[in-house]
Amino acid sequence: MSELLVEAQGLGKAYPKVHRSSDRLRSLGRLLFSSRGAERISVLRDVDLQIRRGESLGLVGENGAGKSTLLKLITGVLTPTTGSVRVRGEIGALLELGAGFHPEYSGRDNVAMAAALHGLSGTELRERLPEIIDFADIGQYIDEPVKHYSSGMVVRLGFAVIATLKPDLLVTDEVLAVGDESFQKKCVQWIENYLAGGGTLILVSHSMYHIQKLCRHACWLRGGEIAMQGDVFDVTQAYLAYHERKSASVAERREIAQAGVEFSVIAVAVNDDESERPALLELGDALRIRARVRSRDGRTPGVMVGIVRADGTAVYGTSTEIDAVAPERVAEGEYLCELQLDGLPLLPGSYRIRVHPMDTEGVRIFDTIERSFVVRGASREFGLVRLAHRWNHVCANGSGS
Ligand SMILES: Nc1ncnc2c1ncn2[C@@H]1O[C@H](COP(=O)(O)OP(=O)(O)OP(=O)(O)O)[C@@H](O)[C@H]1O
Repeated sequence: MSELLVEAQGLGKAYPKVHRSSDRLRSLGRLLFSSRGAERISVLRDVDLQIRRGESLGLVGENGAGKSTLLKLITGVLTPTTGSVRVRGEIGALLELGAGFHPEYSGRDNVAMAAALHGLSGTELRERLPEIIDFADIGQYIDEPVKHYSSGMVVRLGFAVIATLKPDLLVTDEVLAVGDESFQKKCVQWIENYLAGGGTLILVSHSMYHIQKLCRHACWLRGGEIAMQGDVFDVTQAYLAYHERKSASVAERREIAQAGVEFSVIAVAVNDDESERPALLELGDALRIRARVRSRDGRTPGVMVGIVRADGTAVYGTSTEIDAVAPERVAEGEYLCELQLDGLPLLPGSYRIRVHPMDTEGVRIFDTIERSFVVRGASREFGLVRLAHRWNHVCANGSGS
């Protein structure tokens, strides 16, 4: 097994609780005069993490979940309040924008200082400077003070320095989001080569695309704690499914409450599972959505089923009325039907299923039940669905998947 580069155990960080200036005085007072110490707010708790040489870990989580704090503890910018973290090897860190650059000095001087800090000799720097300047690609700004740079330029310079130093461990916090499209591509390509050459990465990003593209493992931080850790697709898809559930519109729930109860959904099963856990499918699997519906006065209900992507894009919808069928009566006032979709062509991602009972005429909707499912897989195709396709007049080039 390869060498352990990062090992965090029971890692935690807490800050004194300070809301207003009066609190600040009170905290100071407590610090000075009380043995209890200041009241603290814990922003990271019980983090156990191991990263081996050659691994790539994506850190995901909502704003304020503690991702940057964890990176700062790993890189030694912050000291832990509890637990410990050990790091072996040279770290290249791109944390806060411009951290480590002196605003009054030119890009060129900053590069020289950064290189010296990382132990590069004057000769090595002279050799690598053209490469760094070329990677940053900021034109004559290289000789301007960094304080005149746009945020994109600062990131370009920071990444260029790191790229040339090729550290054992690369730690980056949302840097890809700052640069423009072509620089993002260049960075992604560089990171891919760096990983292929045995590099180790910790990447914080809100872009699941970048996380899935660059990382094999992921860790989801929620409220300062690890909510899930493991294979990148499992973690990112669970994270997206969590967001879907969170954003299920309040208006929709109100609509359900206000609707009459002539027809209501008793239960929905997705691939025979009635629980609310997201169903896990592989691209091309079958999807079966079974609904049991109660009819107050015994009339036959209709059932509508819709599928939407995590971002709300409609994928497909149909109803018993559209397909000229009716649910089967299974008991007094109880009906059952199942919609089966064979060989689901949806690309990997998170989706929601909406099931609505309707009146027999297919005019009024009475209830809404949501379930989610995740299509897993590492396909690099993009869009919503896999369209049957083939390439003509081509030959294999041996790369890609
Ligand atoms: N110096 C500090 N003093 C007090 N609280 C802090 C301090 N630094 C960070 N925090 C708090 O710690 C929590 C975690 O912040 P952190 O920056 O690690 O989150 P994050 O997951 O990186 O968020 P984002 O996605 O918005 O960058 C937040 O609630 C933040 O307000």
